[in-house]
Parts: sequence; C-alpha cells; structure tokens
Amino acid sequence: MRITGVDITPVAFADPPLLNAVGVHQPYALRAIVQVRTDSGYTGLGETYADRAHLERLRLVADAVTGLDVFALNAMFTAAARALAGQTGSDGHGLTGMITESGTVDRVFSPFEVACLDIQGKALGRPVSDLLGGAVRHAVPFSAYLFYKWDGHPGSEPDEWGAALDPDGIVAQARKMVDGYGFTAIKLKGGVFAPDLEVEAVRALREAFPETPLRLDPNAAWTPQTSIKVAHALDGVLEYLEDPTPDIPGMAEVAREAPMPLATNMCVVSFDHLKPAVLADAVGVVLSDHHYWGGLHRSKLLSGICDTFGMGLSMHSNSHLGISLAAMVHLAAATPNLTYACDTHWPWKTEDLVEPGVLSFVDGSVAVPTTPGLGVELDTDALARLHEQYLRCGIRDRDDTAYMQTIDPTYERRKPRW
Ligand SMILES: O=C([O-])[C@@H](O)[C@@H](O)[C@H](O)[C@@H](O)C(=O)[O-]
Ligand SMILES: [Mg+2]
Repeated sequence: MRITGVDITPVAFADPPLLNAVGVHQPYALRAIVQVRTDSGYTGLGETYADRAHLERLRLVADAVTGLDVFALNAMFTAAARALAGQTGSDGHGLTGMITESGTVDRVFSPFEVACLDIQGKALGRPVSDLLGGAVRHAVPFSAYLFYKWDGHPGSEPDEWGAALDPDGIVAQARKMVDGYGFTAIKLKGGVFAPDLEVEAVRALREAFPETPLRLDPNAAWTPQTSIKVAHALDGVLEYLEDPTPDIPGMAEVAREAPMPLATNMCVVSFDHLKPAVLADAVGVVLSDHHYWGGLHRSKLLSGICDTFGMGLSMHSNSHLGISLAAMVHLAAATPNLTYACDTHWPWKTEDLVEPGVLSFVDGSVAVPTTPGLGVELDTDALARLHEQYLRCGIRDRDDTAYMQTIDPTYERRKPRW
C-alpha cells in the first residue's frame, strides 16, 4: 500500500477570547488537515498546527513520504528527518516551550504517522488502538479546561460562556462545563491575574467541587520563588501544579519545595529534554501530546520512559478538532500508565469537520471507537467551509500577544511576569 499523494488543507474555526499568560486567543484557531492517499484506495486522516512555517515543513515531508509503504513508518520517519535536516521550528506564541531540531521533526512527522495508522487500521479492519497494543480502557476520561475570558471578542456578540474574570465567574464556568460534559477533573489556565487571585479562584473551585481533582497551569508566568509560595498556599488542594516557572532548572528548584507533583508541557517537550529533566528531578508528571511527540508510536515510547523513571503521564491539548480527538482517545486507551484525565479544549469550539456522533462525552469520558482506523469520517463540505474561513480570516500564525496588543497597546509579554 504505497502513498500516492498527500493533501494538506489549512482550516480556521471560531475560538472564544480565552486569556492566558501571553495574551488572548484570536477569533479563529488554525489547524491543518492532512489526508494521505494510497494506491489501495484507502485514505488516512491526520490533524496538526497550521502556522505558515509548519505548513511549509508539512509540504516538504509530504513529498518525502510519497511512494513509501504505509506500514514503513521507520523509513517514513527517516525520510521526514532528512527532508527537514537543519530546521528548527520556533514557538512563536510562547506556550509550548523550547523546540529543538529533533522536536521539529517529531512535530511535522506526527500527522503523517496518524494518517498511516488510520489507513493500516482500515485495511486490517481494526481500530488504531489495536495497532498500539490494544485498548486497556473502553473510555478515556478528560478534564474540564477552564479559562479566564471576556464575554466575547471585542466588537462581537457575547458567546454562550459569558465572562469569567474572578472566582465566581470561574466557578460558574466550571459548573456549566461539568454539567454539560460530566468531567471528573478540573484544570484552570492561569498566568492571567496576580497569583493571589488565581489561588483564590482555585480555593473557590475546591469549595464548589470538594472531591474533584484540580490543576492550575500558569504557563511559566511565575518566578521559582512565587511558584513555591503558590505551591504551599495550595497544599492539599491541587493534584498537580503545571509549569509554574520556566525551564528545567527553575522547575527543579520549585519541585524540591512543592508539596504536590509538578507537571509540564513546556520544559519537557521533546526526547532531548528527558535526560536533563530526569537528572534534575524537575517534573513529576509529563503531559504527552502526540502532535509534538512524533505521533502515536513515539508517544508510547515516551510513556515507557516515564514509566521507567517513575514519572506520571497526563495529556496536553491545544485548540483542536475531531481528528485530533480521535487520535488522542486511541492513544490514551492504549497507554496503560496514562492515569490522569486528559486535557481537551473540545468544549470551546462550535465547529468541526468530522461526521458527528462518534466522539461524544459521557460522564467526562469519550468511548474508544471500535470501527476500523481512527473511526472518524471527514465531512468534506465542512472541510471546504473551514478552509474558506481560513482564507477569509487573514490569520496565518497563532499570536495571542499581538491580538491582545490590538486591544490593549500597553500589553507586554513577560516570562516570568510575577
Ligand atoms: O490555548 C491556550 O491558551 C493554552 O495555554 C495552550 O496554548 C497551552 O499550550 C496548553 O493548553 C497548556 O496546557 O499549556
Ligand atoms: Mg500546560
């Protein structure tokens, strides 16, 4: 089954004004849909980022893998690495930590690997989770993902979520999300207001949800000293504290004092970071993300390394659509040591391009699809519509800081800020 061609389609979907440590989400989030075609008639789906430089790299790798067999994932990875030799992506929006040369290959290779697994599964009549060793759970639990936010983008109507700018607003948002989806863990995206105010919001969540595991993620907005203070203030309240401070040495300094585990999707984002992080004992939990750990097989490699070195495993999410959710669910289902509820931005979107019905949340979990491949079908009309939206919206790179500066020209990106 040889790859005969690859279609890469950038799309844009509406995104609310979610606040974070570097600014605010733009009115549209970007994704690229990767469709791998084969001489067998099967087509596979992948989903990834769509910033300009990433799109160019995807095109290079699309050419490099054309002609290869869909089971030859090792040869495909080598071809991708060769096509991208010497290139290092940059984390323009500042939320995913340092990208290395090998991490760049992993990021670009990932959607091709997912699409080939989709094809392999379709050809064999087996779900992708079976290709990863088999599901160890029938449904994958996710966490509610709360954001401070405005009631709408400036100049637009308020969205269905309304504003959340204080502890009451955050608790109300949590109620709506938990009522709608049944989530059994809650994460608050912090780094927006002074740490004391965010501690108050977490305490309000604890009061409103006495039994629910809670997490706080300020995306490295704090110094190690501030992080240690917050960690003590939330002793017994958080199941983990995510990326309080930048970089491995800073995280290690906080980890020595913090009463709870530190988690990361910023200081350990590629295989190069694992050895220094382990040696420094900097993190207790790694948030895996197949979009930047090189796909599903390489994410399983990460899970083995975490297991070996006694680190926990959770899962990170950016704004994403249904193809990504399907891949996340198959991976999480087939990763025994992924024991935390996974992150997802799913509730924040109002548009998608997979046929509805397969991926739905019951009691905070998504049932693992059992049909061949990823189990999701592309709605080609929706793909065309979201591509049109991409062409019209004018956004070509994610830049939460620049968008914030159009609203508040005095806003500056600072890491750490407090
Ligand atoms: O979407 C956001 O604003 C998040 O901050 C996201 O970009 C992060 O990568 C992510 O969710 C995280 O856990 O750090
Ligand atoms: Mg994070």
